[in-house]
Amino acid sequence: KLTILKYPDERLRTVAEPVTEVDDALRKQIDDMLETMYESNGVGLAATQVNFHKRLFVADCSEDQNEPLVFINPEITEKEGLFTNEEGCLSFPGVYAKVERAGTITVKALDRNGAEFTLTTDGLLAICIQHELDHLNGKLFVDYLSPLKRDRIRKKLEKEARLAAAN
Ligand SMILES: O=C(O)C[C@@H](Cc1ccccc1)[C@H](O)SCc1ccccc1
Ligand SMILES: [Zn+2]
Repeated sequence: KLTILKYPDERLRTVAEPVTEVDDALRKQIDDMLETMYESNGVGLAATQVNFHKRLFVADCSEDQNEPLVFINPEITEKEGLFTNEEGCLSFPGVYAKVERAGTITVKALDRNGAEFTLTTDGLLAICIQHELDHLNGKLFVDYLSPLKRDRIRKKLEKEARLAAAN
């Protein structure tokens, strides 16, 4: 449905603007993002990744992939503990790297109807929320790696993009 920007696309470095109006147009964007996330077998997707530079992301970490969550103008208000997890990213196909993040977080956001809610969570959803919020600030999970590792990943993805273009 929507095209996901792939690293090293510079647009992934854009800092998203706050959402000012939760209207039907935004809800259409949200539904398109959910469809794209499910289609890509992701458990999260940030608006930045689909070149829509507003502060919103979607997530679904449930077993049956039937519990869609929407976070508009999200803010992490509390962080606790540390948790290292092997992360992937839909903007880095086939790339996985260990990233240390907070184990438990409290996030405040607006839902798809513009109502404010607060959620305290841990596990994969806590990791996903931190990963997606980074996207809205133009931060990518490879930024937590050494410059050497990051450069290797960039070269690998650029080579794959060249090969794909040639075929
Ligand atoms: O590219 C994205 O932002 C979506 C990521 C979100 C994510 C990354 C790391 C850990 C949790 C969530 C994709 O969902 S990557 C695919 C994936 C699928 C299942 C579990 C972990 C990662
Ligand atoms: Zn990502």
